[in-house]
Amino acid sequence: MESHPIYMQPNLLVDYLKHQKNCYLFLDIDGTLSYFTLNPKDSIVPYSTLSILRELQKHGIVVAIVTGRSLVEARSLLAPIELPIAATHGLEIALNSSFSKFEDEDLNEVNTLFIDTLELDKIKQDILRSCALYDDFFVESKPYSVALHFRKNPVLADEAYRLMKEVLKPYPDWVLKPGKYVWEAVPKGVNKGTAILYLLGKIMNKASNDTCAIFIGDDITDEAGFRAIQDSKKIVEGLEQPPKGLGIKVGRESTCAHYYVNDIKEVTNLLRNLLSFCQTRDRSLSGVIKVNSHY
Ligand SMILES: O=P(O)(O)OC[C@H]1O[C@H](O[C@H]2O[C@H](CO)[C@@H](O)[C@H](O)[C@H]2O)[C@H](O)[C@@H](O)[C@@H]1O
Repeated sequence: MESHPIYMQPNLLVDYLKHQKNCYLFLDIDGTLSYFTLNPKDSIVPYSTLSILRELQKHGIVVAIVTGRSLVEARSLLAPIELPIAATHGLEIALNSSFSKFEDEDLNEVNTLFIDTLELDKIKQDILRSCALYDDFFVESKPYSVALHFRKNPVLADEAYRLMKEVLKPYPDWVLKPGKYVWEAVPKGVNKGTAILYLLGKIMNKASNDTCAIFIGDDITDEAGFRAIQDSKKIVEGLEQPPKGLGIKVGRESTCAHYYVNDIKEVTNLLRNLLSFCQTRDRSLSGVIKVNSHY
């Protein structure tokens, strides 16, 4: 992992985007858009952040979410705005209606290839049973995965790991994903890198060059996303000029992202700055159109 990413000042991002026609912005939720809480059910994405995302969409920036949250939870955290979402680390994909080619197209996909629901139920039961004596653990049961949280008492990190490893022993098709004060059991083969490339393939305007794809995330699971987006060879096949990809890590932990910002506040600043840039650009463009229409 590279440990010398460059600090992404808001102006740096804007300077960079001045030269790109299309911008695809992929965002993680927890630790990137929303502040951490003890109980995942208490998390919110501030309304001010949602408004910025909505305005960015109006100015032609394609915004998509790539999260470990389930689709249902991600949607409720983002309501009332509708965005394309890769949820449960990419197991659940939902495009919003603006990307549908047909009126009756099913826009939700669950990659059922990866999921054995009987096994998942057993794993959930085993984890609950193993945790019964610990007050400080919190088990988050999701539709296609299960997470063991220890934020309430970080000293339990090793115990949480040991317990989850033990539970997963009889299930070779399941792996443990580390996160911030959490261990999560997910089906093998699911990661945010694959999810981003899949979403990009669906939502990208392939007829256009000068495209930039950005992914902002804070956690270990986001590293696969940074690797995918920064590897222009992997990114969407069949294009003359592959899009340029920027990975932006939130926080100072070791990362393979080429850029970083310090915290969630700086993510919001980055987004706000990007919006001001789009507003100024579109105002000056509409001025040019008005002037031209006089002739
Ligand atoms: O990919 P993300 O959008 O970052 O989601 C990753 C996990 O986020 C949630 O857990 C994290 O946030 C919780 C609420 O603030 C916090 O209590 C926990 O310590 C964090 O790890 C969510 O609960 C998980 O399901 C997601 O996988």
